[in-house]
Amino acid sequence: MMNFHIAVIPGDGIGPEIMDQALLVLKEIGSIYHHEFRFSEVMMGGCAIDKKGEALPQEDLTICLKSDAVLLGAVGGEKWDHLPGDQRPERGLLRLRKELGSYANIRPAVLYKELKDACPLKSEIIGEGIDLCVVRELTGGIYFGEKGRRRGTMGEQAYDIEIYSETEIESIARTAFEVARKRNKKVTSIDKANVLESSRLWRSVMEKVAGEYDDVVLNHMYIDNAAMQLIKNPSQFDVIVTTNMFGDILSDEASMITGSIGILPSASLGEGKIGIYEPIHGSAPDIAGLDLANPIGMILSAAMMLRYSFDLESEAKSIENAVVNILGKNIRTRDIMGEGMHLVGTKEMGKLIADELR
Ligand SMILES: NC(=O)C1=CN([C@@H]2O[C@H](COP(=O)(O)OP(=O)(O)OC[C@H]3O[C@@H](n4cnc5c(N)ncnc54)[C@H](O)[C@@H]3O)[C@@H](O)[C@H]2O)C=CC1
Ligand SMILES: CC(C)CC(=O)C(=O)O
Ligand SMILES: [Mg+2]
Repeated sequence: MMNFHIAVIPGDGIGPEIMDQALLVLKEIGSIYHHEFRFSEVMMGGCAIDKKGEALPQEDLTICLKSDAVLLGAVGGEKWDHLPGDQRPERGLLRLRKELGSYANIRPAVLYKELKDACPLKSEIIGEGIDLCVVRELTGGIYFGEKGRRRGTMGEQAYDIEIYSETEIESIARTAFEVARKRNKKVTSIDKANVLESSRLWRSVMEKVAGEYDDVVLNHMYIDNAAMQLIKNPSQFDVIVTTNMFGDILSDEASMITGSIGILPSASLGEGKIGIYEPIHGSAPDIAGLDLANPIGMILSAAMMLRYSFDLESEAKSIENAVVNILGKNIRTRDIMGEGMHLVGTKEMGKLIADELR
């Protein structure tokens, strides 16, 4: 029997609802495959601010640092939007990523044939289907650069600095090329090198690292064009590698062409073995507590955890198959609902996927 210690961060909004479903699925996997998953609940986000006065209390961070992997719902909400930037729930999340050194955020975006009707693109654009992977730099760039406010001659000024160093770009480039090697061997690096100095460094480092990967093709694209190409011809992409902010934005766009933001998972990996696994969406306050959230992104994130942190490929695959089977049975949450489909809530979707594992 194998034993794994998982730090569980439900967070805010729909976070706890979708996390319950991922835990249900993991418990089922544990019982089928005889693994022991030990869960330690960690407080992070708005709930931690309310209860303990800060977004990521030290004791909670320590649990994550001592775990084998971190499973995360989502944080944030209007209640905490008035707080200064460095005290907001989202700052807890950024700190967690930094402390764990999780610089590579891997966000696969696959349009399942079962969800073709949920994709807003015309079928001639979808073609053979959409299967791409966004590799987003996660612990650098504008989200982590110097920021501040000052008085200027035109009133108050605010600034956020986009800053990347060669070694940071090298690391994310290697991740992208390694991911591409296991896929269709094509990397599109997305930047704004026609304007930004940081992008020009990004581009030149991408070129340099590409020299180590003769079997992978590298091309470059500007972010504005990429946002358009993703809608015009998504199947041209295999692996997209880009900065923290561009990757944040493009992956939400990519999610919609696969049906819904509610179904995309992610893995955030670094040099260490502790990965963070979370859906790409946020805390969705507009639907929190209503049993409307799609738990699939969270459940598939748990599958990625089994694959990347625990080397449990069959177990990961069996979760992914269960999700596809349930979609194949026309079962849908509201975000992916279509004509003739059977509508279920968050809990029912989780339970059906867990039952499907047997
Ligand atoms: N990783 C994290 O913890 C993230 C946190 N946030 C935070 O979440 C809060 C809300 O941000 P938004 O911009 O509204 O983004 P969001 O991703 O939470 O929601 C955007 C839209 O997608 C829908 N949606 C999201 N997840 C869904 C799911 N699983 N099933 C069905 N529909 C879903 C929402 O209902 C909403 O209409 C903010 O406080 C933001 O800072 C945002 C993104 C990531
Ligand atoms: C706090 C944000 C950077 C979270 C987010 O939007 C994301 O990671 O996708
Ligand atoms: Mg985002």
